[in-house]
Amino acid sequence: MSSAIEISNVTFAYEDKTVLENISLTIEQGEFSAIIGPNGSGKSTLINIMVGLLTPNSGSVRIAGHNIGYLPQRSFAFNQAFPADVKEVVSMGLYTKVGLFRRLKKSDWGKVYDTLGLVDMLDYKDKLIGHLSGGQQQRVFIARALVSDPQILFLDEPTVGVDAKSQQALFDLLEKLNKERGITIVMVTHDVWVITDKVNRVICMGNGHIYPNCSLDNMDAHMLSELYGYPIKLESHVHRS
Ligand SMILES: Nc1ncnc2c1ncn2[C@@H]1O[C@H](COP(=O)(O)OP(=O)(O)OP(=O)(O)O)[C@@H](O)[C@H]1O
Repeated sequence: MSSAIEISNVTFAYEDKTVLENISLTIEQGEFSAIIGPNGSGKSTLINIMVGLLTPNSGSVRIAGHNIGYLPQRSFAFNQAFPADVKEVVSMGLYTKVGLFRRLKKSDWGKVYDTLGLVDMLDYKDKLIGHLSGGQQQRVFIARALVSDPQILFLDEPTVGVDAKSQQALFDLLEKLNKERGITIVMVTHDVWVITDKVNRVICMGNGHIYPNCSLDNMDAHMLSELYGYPIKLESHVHRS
């Protein structure tokens, strides 16, 4: 396996507030990893550094492959009256490739429809984006991030505002994209207990540290409480014979 992302000794501060200090992390191609940690621990900051939206104060970031997809946090929290339909929203993911003022070709629309099929939203292609549920909107935004065939997909809290059933379906979709298309996925999430059987790896952030291989099975209530910043009680399963 060769690495998709190599972060070496990265330090980042917002003005005088240091959020990441000397962080190193390697993610292999084909991995599906989840980044977890309490509010304010720097998860979004790290993703923004990985996608190149923020520049570290020191250290280096190397991304293999020239094509990445990014689903920012709360991307569904846009103006619900936004007058675009589903196929137009997905086609926006091609604008960096075709240029903002060029018309999409027939083959580009073919790609838009194929991608909508992949996320199971083709039947909704002519619907206004504001008329869809939170889970359906997230599928459309995932399609927008996927339409340019990225090798790596970054998602920041993709299930916020999505009901439990649709959450599970979204994680199933990501698992399919990872397993069947070989897309490397890096996802920030709070749904710790839902994702453990889906991802190859859990990366924990907290107290200014990064734990690149954080097995939840091995964590006790004390460690989880430290990570989340509030007391966590683990209930043991009662075994009845
Ligand atoms: N633009 C900014 N300017 C100044 N401080 C910021 C800025 N963005 C984030 N911060 C601060 O940096 C720290 C890390 O923020 P970040 O959003 O990366 O954390 P997070 O782990 O993603 O949190 P959450 O789980 O709440 O999304 C927080 O203390 C936050 O207040």
